[in-house]
Amino acid sequence: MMTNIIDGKSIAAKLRSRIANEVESLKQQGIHPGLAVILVGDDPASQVYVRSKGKQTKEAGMNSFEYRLADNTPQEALLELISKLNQDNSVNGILVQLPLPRHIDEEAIINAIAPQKDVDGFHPINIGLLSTGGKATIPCTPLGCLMMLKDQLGDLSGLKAVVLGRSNIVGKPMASLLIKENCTVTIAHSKTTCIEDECRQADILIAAVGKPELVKENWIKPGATIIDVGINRIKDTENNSKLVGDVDFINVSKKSGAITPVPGGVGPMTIACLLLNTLTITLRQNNLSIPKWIINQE
Ligand SMILES: NC(=O)C1=CN([C@@H]2O[C@H](COP(=O)(O)OP(=O)(O)OC[C@H]3O[C@@H](n4cnc5c(N)ncnc54)[C@H](OP(=O)(O)O)[C@@H]3O)[C@@H](O)[C@H]2O)C=CC1
Ligand SMILES: Nc1nc(=O)c2c([nH]1)NC[C@@H]1CN(c3ccc(C(=O)N[C@@H](CCC(=O)O)C(=O)O)cc3)C=[N+]21
Ligand SMILES: [Mg+2]
Repeated sequence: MMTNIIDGKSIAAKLRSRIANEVESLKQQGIHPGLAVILVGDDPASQVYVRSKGKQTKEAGMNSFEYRLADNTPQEALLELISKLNQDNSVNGILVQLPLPRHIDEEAIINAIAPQKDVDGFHPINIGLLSTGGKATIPCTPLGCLMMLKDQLGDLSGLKAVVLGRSNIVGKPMASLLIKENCTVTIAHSKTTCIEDECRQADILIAAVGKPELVKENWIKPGATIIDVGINRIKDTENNSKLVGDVDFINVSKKSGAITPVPGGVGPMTIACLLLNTLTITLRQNNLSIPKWIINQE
């Protein structure tokens, strides 16, 4: 079987250019969307993401405000910064890069962000709204995955979806979105027994576990659509560092109908959806209507 490789990089580029057009016309109305990104500490991977977010934010015509705080920043100081940004009218979206240093309570930080400015969709208000089908801000990674699925498959109604992983930032919101799309959804995790048998039922398989190349060829239903969220840095046979997903891409792609690569799949879509969410919340904050092409914001 010839698999289709879902080109997240190019879908993300098209999405960013649509966003940039929308931002351009907003600016003509005197509205300049602004995204604040806070990075605490000096984790190298986080620095890469934050740099790339800032660059793409500016390329879309939005204001990018970056705050880089020392690793030993007290929780109180971070809460004060968030409170200042909550009140700052030039800031439409606030993102605190995760993970945070161990001395900081992630939940307390997420809860402190004004729900209307929570561009990640991690605040309990937005998670609740997503579950009840309200006007939620949808977490960027699951939203990007859904866009690629719809691009590939069109209507998802009645399809069987298996989500590997149950984190608050990927697995759980992904499952909520797929339920909304009328899929029959199974969530599997580290305590799931016979996980391969569950996966073999899936028309759609989302892997978000953080285990390099866990998903093997014999876990796959022939023709299934595979979305690989995993970002794992490993050493290859020559001891060079390389990036792999949670799916054994070379072998699984022999059997799948369509599959996202790592890199170049979910990652670029996540950042594009961050810009999309910044646009959407800016429109909402200004009581403007959301264009039809922005999915799941009815
Ligand atoms: N491309 C992108 O934009 C993004 C990529 N990521 C990547 O996605 C991956 C997942 O991220 P995240 O959700 O934050 O991770 P977490 O570590 O928060 O969650 C991992 C989930 O996978 C489950 N799990 C772990 N091992 C197994 C196993 N052997 N079999 C089945 N399930 C297992 C865990 O189960 P349990 O709950 O039982 O512990 C948990 O639910 C990571 O590689 C991360 O880097 C994350 C965000 C964005
Ligand atoms: N508050 C918060 N929001 C997030 O959305 C968030 C976060 N914290 N913490 C970390 C995770 C991870 N994440 C990624 C974004 C882009 C790529 C990405 O662009 N990846 C490139 C490769 C980049 C590389 O080479 O390392 C790709 O897959 O092609 C990956 C991962 C967002 N996250
Ligand atoms: Mg933590």
